[in-house]
Amino acid sequence: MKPTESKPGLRVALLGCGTVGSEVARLMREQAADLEARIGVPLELAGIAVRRLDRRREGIDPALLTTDALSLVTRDDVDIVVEVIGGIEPARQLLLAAMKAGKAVVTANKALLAQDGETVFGAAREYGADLYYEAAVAGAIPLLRPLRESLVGDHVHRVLGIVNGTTNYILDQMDTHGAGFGEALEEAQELGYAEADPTADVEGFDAAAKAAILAQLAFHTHVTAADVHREGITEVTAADVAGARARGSVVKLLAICERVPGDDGDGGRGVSVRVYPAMIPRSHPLASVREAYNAVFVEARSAGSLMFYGAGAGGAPTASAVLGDLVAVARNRVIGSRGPVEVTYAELPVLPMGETITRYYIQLDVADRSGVLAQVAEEFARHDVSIQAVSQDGQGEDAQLVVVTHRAPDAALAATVEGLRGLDIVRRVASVMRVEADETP
Ligand SMILES: NC(=O)C1=CN([C@@H]2O[C@H](COP(=O)(O)OP(=O)(O)OC[C@H]3O[C@@H](n4cnc5c(N)ncnc54)[C@H](OP(=O)(O)O)[C@@H]3O)[C@@H](O)[C@H]2O)C=CC1
Ligand SMILES: N[C@@H](CC=O)C(=O)O
Repeated sequence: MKPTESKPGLRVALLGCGTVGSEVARLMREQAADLEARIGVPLELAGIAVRRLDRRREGIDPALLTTDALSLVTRDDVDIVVEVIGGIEPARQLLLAAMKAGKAVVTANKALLAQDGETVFGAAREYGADLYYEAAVAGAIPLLRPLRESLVGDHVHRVLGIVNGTTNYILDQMDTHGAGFGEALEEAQELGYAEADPTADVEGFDAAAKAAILAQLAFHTHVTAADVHREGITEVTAADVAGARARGSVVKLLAICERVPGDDGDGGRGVSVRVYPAMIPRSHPLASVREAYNAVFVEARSAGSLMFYGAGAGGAPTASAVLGDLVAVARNRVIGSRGPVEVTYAELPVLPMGETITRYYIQLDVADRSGVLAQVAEEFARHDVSIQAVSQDGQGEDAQLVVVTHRAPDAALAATVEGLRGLDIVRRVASVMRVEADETP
């Protein structure tokens, strides 16, 4: 009888063993037999790079741990490098060294890809390396592969959605339980949703990085995080949330990537890529995206409107996306092939926020006297902003005016708000919020 031949496996260097990395290691361990069957050869952990060797790590063989990540990624016996450290350095240096040394690479690092994708994607092209990064946007949701592969023959004109789990969790807790911002953020951190520095989440940097990656893939044009107009949720108050509720809306942090058509129709004047909190009607599907879930609409010429929904953050959901990429690069390795290569051939300018067409909800505390409405209306007219609806409420100290505008350039809307602040009949601009996904003319 012939002895059973043991197939040579593929060896994986795992960089980072925190919220995501520890789940990647667990799934590789617990699903080893299934993964082998799907790839055709076994996957084996060659080593795990971490910052602190003395940290307790359940289920991890301490002999695998090292603080010398650079030596690990360039080791001859390593085939695939999975980077879940995060941040710019040393992640960039490690990925570049890995690709140069002929390794295939999987990363969840949106910050790096959005800030310096050109260098990382350039290295993948130069060294012929596989580079997969599904987990970088929207956690478990398969979104980048559809954009990179399934929709690459179509013409995508809009990507709109909720791409940050932490902020969605906070806004949802404020809306449904009247929770305070700080307490909701602490919960999101405990649940493993937040970035190492949660400023990245609450100030919109994380969503902006994801928007840049989405815009680049959708429109095949160069977009970095610095190009994205970004506003976070730290200024969202309980009054904003209540105001939204009163008009049948909810506040969500949205990422919006749009082609802006030029006079020639399709060619495009450029792209608008932006992240900000906005009111959306409760009837809109994005309004029912709760907790740390994410949802993204992709609108394409032939495919129409597609909605992607699922867990947007957390160790296990994100590890699922990483494992999907790991299997893909491993299969490529086995058959000697390679996955898609990023190409940005279109040179569409990223338009300034002031030129973007939006709508505003504005809540004003006003003097309780006649002529107030006329003076406010005049300020809108002065900036050529048309009013869609106005309502007056309260008396005396509680006199309030709520105005919802028609669509207008953001610069004109912002100038109107500044003008309103200068009127002596306006005691306070209590709330200003953009209105999205509400096409009421
Ligand atoms: N958490 C989430 O829900 C999601 C995260 N991501 C992305 O995944 C990546 C990882 O996130 P997450 O797991 O939450 O982060 P964590 O902060 O939980 O884990 C980071 C890991 O990297 C290790 N590390 C940090 N610096 C170094 C270094 N210089 N050398 C070697 N190892 C280092 C840490 O080591 P030690 O354990 O010793 O501290 C830790 O194990 C990030 O890019 C993040 O944006 C993407 C989608 C969702
Ligand atoms: N901090 C991020 C994690 C996933 O990308 C989030 O909250 O969405």
